[in-house]
Amino acid sequence: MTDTVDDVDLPYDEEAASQQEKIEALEERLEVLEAQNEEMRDKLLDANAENNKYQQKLERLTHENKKLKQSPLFVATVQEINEDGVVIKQHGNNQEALTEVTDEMRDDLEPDARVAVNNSLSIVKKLEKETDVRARVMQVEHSPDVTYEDIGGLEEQMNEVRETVEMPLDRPEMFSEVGIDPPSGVLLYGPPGTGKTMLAKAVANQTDATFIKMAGSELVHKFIGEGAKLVRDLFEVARENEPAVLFIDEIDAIASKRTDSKTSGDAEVQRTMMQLLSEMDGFADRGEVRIIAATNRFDMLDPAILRPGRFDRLIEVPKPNDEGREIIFQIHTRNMNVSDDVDFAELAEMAENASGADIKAVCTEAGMFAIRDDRTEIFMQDFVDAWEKIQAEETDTDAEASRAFA
Ligand SMILES: Nc1ncnc2c1ncn2[C@@H]1O[C@H](COP(=O)(O)OP(=O)(O)OP(=O)(O)O)[C@@H](O)[C@H]1O
Repeated sequence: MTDTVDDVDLPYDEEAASQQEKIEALEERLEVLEAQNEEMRDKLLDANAENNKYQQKLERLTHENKKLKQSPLFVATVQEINEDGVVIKQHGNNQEALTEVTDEMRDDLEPDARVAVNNSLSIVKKLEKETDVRARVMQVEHSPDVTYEDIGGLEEQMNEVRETVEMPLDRPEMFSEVGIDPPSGVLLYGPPGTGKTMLAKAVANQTDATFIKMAGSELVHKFIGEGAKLVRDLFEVARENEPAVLFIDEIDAIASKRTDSKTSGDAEVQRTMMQLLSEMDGFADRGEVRIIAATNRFDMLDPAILRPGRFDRLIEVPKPNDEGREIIFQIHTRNMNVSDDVDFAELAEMAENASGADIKAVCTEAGMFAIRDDRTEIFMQDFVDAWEKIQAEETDTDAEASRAFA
């Protein structure tokens, strides 16, 4: 706190000092204070100059940091940390390099750590452990709990999936005796929420196979060199868990039509796709691993993945028709306390254009209406209200999306 004039102790004895002595004492004090003031001003100027220097440095580092983060990064593994720096080995080309790091970064690194490096091979950041990445990208379920009875309105699709995926797993000898190769990959395509994942899970359940799911979008937009390696890992995990159903969701993220641009992001997507194709091609003796892929964007797919021996069984999974919607309503209300006044055929008619996922949401919301009303029985009106609410929410979301793209 700054001293106020009242706090200042006077440099003379108020009672004893003469007027002259008081003036002299005050002049002396003034001189000292002026000298101190001068000194402080110098220090302040120095501090300001120093501050400016730090501000500039901060700006430079922030800029540098931003630049480092923006340019595409490569993945490498730390081999050795020594006095000269850190020896890293790049993924993909296996080239070794010695790179310098800051003291803070050095403390954080250990041999075998995965790091992201920039074009000049400077370490930009330390990455998660490989096992963590695998866990995030791959979902492994040893016994998925979806059965064919849980899927409504996809009779034809179900039969086709069973024939192409289940038969080769259950009765491989049939194919060898007849002398034909079982179909390799199955591609399910159709709008979101129509039961593609469910079909893959149900077939894994039926054949006691491990269900391994990976989303194409998780593989790209990450770090250069990672996508292809993860695809390799994925097939390895599948082989280790035979019999297995390998489900690649959103395959369009790694297998869309080639674009002309040559950005490193595109190159990375290409590399990931090439790895997928080579895994599939080199998988002639696929053993007990079946591959199912899914997409909402069939029109975007690169024809290369549809060639014979790859995803050569194409199964469309459309939105359910009237009858399908009625069955799906019945499936999702199986365990609900539904009143006799609920008319499923009428519900199916009402929910025109709904996907299976929409119907599931309507059933849950109808249950919520009953709970809010302190009831345990769900009436027809609850379903009607739920459908209206969900439609209104969808309209809101659509409006928001179009605003975002406007
Ligand atoms: N045909 C269906 N029968 C019963 N329930 C369904 C059906 N389709 C979707 N559902 C419900 O919607 C949920 C989501 O479906 P699922 O994940 O299989 O859709 P998807 O087609 O794989 O969607 P996405 O393309 O968005 O990945 C399911 O868990 C289920 O509750």
